[in-house]
Amino acid sequence: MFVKICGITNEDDALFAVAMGADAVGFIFAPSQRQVAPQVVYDITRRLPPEVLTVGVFKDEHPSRVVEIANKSGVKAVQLHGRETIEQTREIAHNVRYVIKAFGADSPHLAKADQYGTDLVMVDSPGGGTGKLFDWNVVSDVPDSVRLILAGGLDPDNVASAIQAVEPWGVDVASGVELSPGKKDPSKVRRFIANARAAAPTPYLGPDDLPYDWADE
Ligand SMILES: O=C(O)c1ccccc1N[C@@H]1O[C@H](COP(=O)(O)O)[C@@H](O)[C@H]1O
Repeated sequence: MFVKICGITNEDDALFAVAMGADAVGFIFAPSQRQVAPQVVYDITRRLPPEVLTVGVFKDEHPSRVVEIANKSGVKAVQLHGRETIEQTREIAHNVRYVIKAFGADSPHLAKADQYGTDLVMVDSPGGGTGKLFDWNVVSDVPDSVRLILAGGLDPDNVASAIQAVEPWGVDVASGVELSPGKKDPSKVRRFIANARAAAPTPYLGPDDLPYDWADE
């Protein structure tokens, strides 16, 4: 099970999540209560171990700007959380090592999520970062061939049942492990990661579990 802790705004929270075993940490560049500046993210990403996947989250940003901010902040992956088209997503994927295409649970495009040319696909509640659950049955529309990350209203108490019900490749959380928007609750972060790992039918193998080994770079 791949576990991403998202909405990180400060170094202490990033280092704690990684120490607790997070495989990825996410930084919100889209308009949000958790929005963080590229320079702040750069100062955090350069202190993290190479095996941690660092992810910048964007929403309907121009492709050239996504690439520019990804380079400036030092993130290894971008997460496209808006209505990016297949063409825009593919353009970004040509210029950034890893791309996660996120879809709202109400998206009419779930069944063609495999056509965006991305390494990973996320299904979240509409909007992103809302802390709201959605009907997990819609995930069955997503082609089986993609690596699926489940998000949307997950927390330490429901992540195990979510994993058992959906059997995703990974899980992602922002508000469910917070004290307040942008500030993580260490106890919730620790419990979320532990509960996700305990529930996982298959282990996440680390960077080898992705098409390329980002830790080699
Ligand atoms: O977290 C945000 O503020 C956010 C803003 C804009 C786009 C995406 C955002 N967050 C992503 O949504 C998931 C789920 O959030 P939550 O756990 O329901 O609060 C989060 O992990 C981010 O990937």
